[in-house]
Amino acid sequence: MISVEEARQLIAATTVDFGIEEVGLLQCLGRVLAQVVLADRDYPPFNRVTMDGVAILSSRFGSGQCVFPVEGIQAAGSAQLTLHDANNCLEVMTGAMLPKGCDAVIPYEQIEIKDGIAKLLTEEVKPLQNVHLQGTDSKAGQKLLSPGAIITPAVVGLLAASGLNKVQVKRLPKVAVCATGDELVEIDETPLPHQIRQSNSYMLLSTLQAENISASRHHLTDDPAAMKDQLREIIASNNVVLLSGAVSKGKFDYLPQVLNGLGFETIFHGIAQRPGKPFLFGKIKNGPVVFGFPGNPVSTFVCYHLYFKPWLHQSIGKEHQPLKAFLGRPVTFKPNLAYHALVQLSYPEGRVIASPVDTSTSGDMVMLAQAQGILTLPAGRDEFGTDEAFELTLV
Ligand SMILES: Nc1nc2c(c(=O)[nH]1)N[C@H]1C(S)=C(S)[C@@H](COP(=O)(O)OP(=O)(O)OC[C@H]3O[C@@H](n4cnc5c(N)ncnc54)[C@H](O)[C@@H]3O)O[C@H]1N2
Ligand code: MOO
Ligand SMILES: [Mg+2]
Repeated sequence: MISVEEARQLIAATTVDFGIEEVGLLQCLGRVLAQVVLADRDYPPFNRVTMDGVAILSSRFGSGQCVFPVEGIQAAGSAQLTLHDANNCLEVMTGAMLPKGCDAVIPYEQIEIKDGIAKLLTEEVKPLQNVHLQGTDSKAGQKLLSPGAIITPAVVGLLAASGLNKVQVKRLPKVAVCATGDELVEIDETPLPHQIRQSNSYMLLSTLQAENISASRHHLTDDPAAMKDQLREIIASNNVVLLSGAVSKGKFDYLPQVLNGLGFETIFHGIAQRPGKPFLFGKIKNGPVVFGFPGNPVSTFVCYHLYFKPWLHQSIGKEHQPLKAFLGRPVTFKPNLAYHALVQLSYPEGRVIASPVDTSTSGDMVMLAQAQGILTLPAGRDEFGTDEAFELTLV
């Protein structure tokens, strides 16, 4: 058995670059940008009025004039008007081009308009007030976004403003999710007393969905020959195989043996941790990376978050932000294993507090559904107090 740290290093050493693909603007949320985005024009592209009101030449106000006949209206979306007489003003709307001949905008709240004449009620008018000057935010040709940027909704907005309806992003792997075991039935079946529904596959498919990956779903039976045939096909058409179950010491835990007959190179089998001790990790020669999660639902879930997710993020260039949290109550854990505690989170006075939820075993799906995070308490200690921060993984 290896330590959590060793497992992480070995997994990080197997990351794969899946290349680049082009997707539609509304398909790119959460993806990693793989291109440079340049400003196709200045931002803002013209001197933009920022308040509804009137535009004047500010020096006129400075020389004592405070009434300005209204020459016309400059609306947003209309071509730029010109103020013909510098003693006059133009009404202007937020988002309009500042008219030629004007350099300041006074909001409606600071004027009175009567019989076509605007009277300024303000003490001061500064040149360029309430004007968002052309090119302030970016000049045409300047870099707006670099490869590696995570596409958030605000980034989608910027891409749209730049006229991009297709975007180059890092390609995601093709993933197969495989449940194993003769006790598993489909979720729309009524299980016999000795059967259970295969919930792990759906848990994995949905957490992959959050990564924009729509994986294929498979059920491998506890028959080594049939399992081998099924896996051969799955291996041939995927970049990653996520398996749950059949990696422990049971008489029907055929997975390691079957994989070995398919060109599997074991990188490790077993981590000094709870849950997830029998985790099997390796790679098919010239084929996919294989994560063999232990079948208990909590083990599958924890190993996905602690090992697969960082591997995926490293492969596609998503930066990992390490988080820490304080225990909500002291924990005693005697085995010499790292303990990944399921926790609920609270934030009193800005402190992140992780309170362990009590699971009966790593088969406890009911409490698993209450978890908001995983707090990793390191191996080599028995007692964990509330005054020390530990590594937190959000789920
Ligand atoms: N003699 C030993 N026995 C066990 C050890 C050990 O070290 N020595 N380790 C235990 C630990 S820890 C775990 S975790 C499990 C892992 O077992 P497997 O990976 O072989 O998984 P299975 O035996 O196939 O199933 C375990 C458990 O999980 C349920 N399961 C499996 N797949 C699904 C699914 N898709 N959806 C819902 N539930 C699933 C399965 O029915 C079993 O109850 O081994 C311990 N034993
Ligand atoms: O680690 Mo097993 O994963 O304890 O149930
Ligand atoms: Mg087993």
